[in-house]
Amino acid sequence: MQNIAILGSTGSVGTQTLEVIAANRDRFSVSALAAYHNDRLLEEQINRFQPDLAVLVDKAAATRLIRRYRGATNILTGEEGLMEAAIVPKVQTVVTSLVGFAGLAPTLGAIQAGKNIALANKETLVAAGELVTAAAKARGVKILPVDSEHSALFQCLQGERSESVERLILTASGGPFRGMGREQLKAVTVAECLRHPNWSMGQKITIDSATLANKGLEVIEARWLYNIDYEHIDVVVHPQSIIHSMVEFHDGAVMAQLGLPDMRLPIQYALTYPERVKAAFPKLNFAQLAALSFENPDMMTFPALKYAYQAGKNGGTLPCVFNAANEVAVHAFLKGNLPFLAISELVYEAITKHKVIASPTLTDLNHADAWARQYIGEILKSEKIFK
Ligand SMILES: NC(=O)C1=CN([C@@H]2O[C@H](COP(=O)(O)OP(=O)(O)OC[C@H]3O[C@@H](n4cnc5c(N)ncnc54)[C@H](OP(=O)(O)O)[C@@H]3O)[C@@H](O)[C@H]2O)C=CC1
Ligand SMILES: CC(=O)[C@@H](O)[C@H](O)COP(=O)(O)O
Ligand SMILES: [Mn+2]
Repeated sequence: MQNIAILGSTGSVGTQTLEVIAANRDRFSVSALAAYHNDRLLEEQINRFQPDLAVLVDKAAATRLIRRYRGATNILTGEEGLMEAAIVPKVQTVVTSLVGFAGLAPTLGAIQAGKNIALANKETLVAAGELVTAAAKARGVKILPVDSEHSALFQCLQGERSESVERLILTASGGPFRGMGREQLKAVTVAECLRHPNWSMGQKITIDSATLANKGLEVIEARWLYNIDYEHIDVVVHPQSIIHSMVEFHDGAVMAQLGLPDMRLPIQYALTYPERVKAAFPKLNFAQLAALSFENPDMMTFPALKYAYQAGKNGGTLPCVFNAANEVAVHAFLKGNLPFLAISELVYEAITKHKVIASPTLTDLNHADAWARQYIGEILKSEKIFK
């Protein structure tokens, strides 16, 4: 029996992880669940999966739950509570399905406590890839990719030598605004942005898909997961999201992983690896596929991808700043306080103003994250152009 902790259990990846667990009760047991403030859904999950520990980071939400709840699960709150959920002694695998830089501290805590990580929270590797992969190596734990592209790459790389790899090819859907020009993008709404063509996901990643920042974050995530330089990581737009990514080898062979756009497959593979377990979810039917098409990403119209390469290649604290500025800008856009195109402009502003620290410590990264949040926060307060 594999004991699992899920950080971010009430979100899109978190709830699908619980679906996979529910379909494989003979293999998995849930020991800890953590979320931010959704006390009603967390309570349902506690009643269904009976974890030893449940956490709501938000104190008011935790108080509401503690007042109602009469069962045996221990309920904690705050970031200390989140850290407790990351290090429960009997847990072997921690699923990091919370969103944003908030995932870094508990992921590092889990690694230091010897847990394998099923990593959905890409922001952790973007902000602190060098530190996190080094910590995992030193502690002898695995970082298993949940992100669909990285799971695809992982599957294509099984049994292959890293020296044989020519390049990684990440596929991108192109998002809801693929093919549009900057003039059209000036007036797009939050609702339009949240209509991803293929995937149903949380709000932050859905906006990132629309700006192509998601693909930029994924390029940096791939650099750390597969220890490969940026010159050998490409992006191709594939609007159907059936090929989840590809690996080209020196001899010209290209391996691809295909499947429906359904996160339950990569989640399940991360939890059962190296075994493959029968799917309790729909499978690909080739007869129903009209066509698979490909095009280059439009980095003039969607420059966030270009900025991510720039941040990644410069390295040090810069990817962390890219991520933090993007998080703040996406939050402002979702609140209706920023036009769509300004998200990438603010990211550019932050990465060009930041004074990079090479080989950063955790303290350096926390400072860089805080600097970018404050810097972009000040711009958002002061510049009428963004209101
Ligand atoms: N959705 C997807 O298909 C994919 C997602 N990912 C990545 O997975 C991560 C999660 O994405 P997704 O599931 O879409 O996000 P959601 O917004 O749907 O869910 C986020 C989850 O994290 C919790 N949470 C948010 N902030 C905090 C915090 N500070 N501390 C603790 N818990 C917190 C939320 O709790 P509450 O509900 O209480 O607010 C919720 O459970 C992201 O990094 C994303 O990029 C990667 C590939 C695919
Ligand atoms: C499901 C998943 O892994 C997402 O990251 C998804 O790939 C987003 O799609 P695009 O960023 O390609 O639009
Ligand atoms: Mn992805």
